[in-house]
Amino acid sequence: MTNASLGYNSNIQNNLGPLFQGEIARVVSEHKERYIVRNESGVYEAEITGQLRFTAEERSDYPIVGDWVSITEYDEGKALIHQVVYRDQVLKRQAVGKSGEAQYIASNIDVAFIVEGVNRDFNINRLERYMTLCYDANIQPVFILNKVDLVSDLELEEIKLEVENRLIGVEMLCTSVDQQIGIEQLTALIQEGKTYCFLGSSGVGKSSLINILLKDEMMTTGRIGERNDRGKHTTTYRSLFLMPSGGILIDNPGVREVGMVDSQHGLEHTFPLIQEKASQCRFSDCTHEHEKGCAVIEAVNSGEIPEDAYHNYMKLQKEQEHYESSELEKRRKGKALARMVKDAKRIKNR
Ligand SMILES: Nc1nc2c(ncn2[C@@H]2O[C@H](COP(=O)(O)OP(=O)(O)OP(=O)(O)O)[C@@H](O)[C@H]2O)c(=O)[nH]1
Ligand SMILES: [Zn+2]
Repeated sequence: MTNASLGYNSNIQNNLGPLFQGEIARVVSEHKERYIVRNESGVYEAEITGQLRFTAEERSDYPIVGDWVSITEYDEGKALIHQVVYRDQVLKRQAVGKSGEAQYIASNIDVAFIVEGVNRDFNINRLERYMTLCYDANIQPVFILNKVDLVSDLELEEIKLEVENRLIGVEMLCTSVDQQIGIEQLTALIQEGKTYCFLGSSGVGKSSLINILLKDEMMTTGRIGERNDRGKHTTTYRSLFLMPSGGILIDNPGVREVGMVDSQHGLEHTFPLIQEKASQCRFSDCTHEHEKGCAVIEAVNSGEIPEDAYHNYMKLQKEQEHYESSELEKRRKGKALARMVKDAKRIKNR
């Protein structure tokens, strides 16, 4: 195994700079500040140094799955993480039940496979939601419609048409783990040295797909699972796996809710037509809800923009704005608190 097969490339090397010495490794799994990191020399159980913990101010200062970190081995198979040395774009979402707080899903990802099960609960709004988060992190989305063995050909055609009509320009694959449909096509998409993540609700088949791609090699050892209260095996840890033929896969815990973060850029990419129309509205601060001369509403009325897409856009947009304002509020409070602590210290030291 080489670092290149873990995704290391000249871009990362340039980023480290010529003066960088020491060992680096990639974070392959994380659970409650316990990490597994991996490089060409091996796999290590790792923890962060006291220094890193001391200087870390927020969640984003800690390593996340996909990061490149600098390490030292202090014992057989044990390492200390000194710092995050390379993190490009991060895939994040709003933490469930905590407005204004982003949860970091993974970093340094090239392509996201957004998985939906076609049997029940198929939801195009959710695809758009994931798509927005991906575009926001400069990650290329690919849709996987899984469990096609559970619907008729006609039903599948209808779903495909619905997706194609609304979500333009995204590659789409139909798969069945049970009947081995589409697996070759999926394998063919995966390139050596590139990092892929699997997104989608619990139970859509992400782990099953990863398993089959890895040819059932690693999931049982590499994956640390837990039984939930219904006794069903679900993924609770984020972990990174290597394909036998190259390519790096990141599994993700099933997520019921994927809240928007500061995703304006992603929204613009996911809804290009709405974006285009919005620039033609009479008022530059148009809310596209009721204004006269709103080009978006006009396009919805004429059928140019699908009504469902419009409603979903408005919903995601509002969520995004809410996130931004609550994040701002949090920062303000955080700053005020820091100032108070400083002042208190100053008074004490007089
Ligand atoms: N019929 C059918 N069942 C499938 C297919 N793919 C997965 N399943 C089943 O769906 C269930 C859930 O699959 P998982 O792979 O655990 O789903 P997941 O998305 O990883 O779920 P979480 O780990 O909770 O996020 C399992 O019982 C699988 O056997 C498929 O293509 N067809
Ligand atoms: Zn408007």
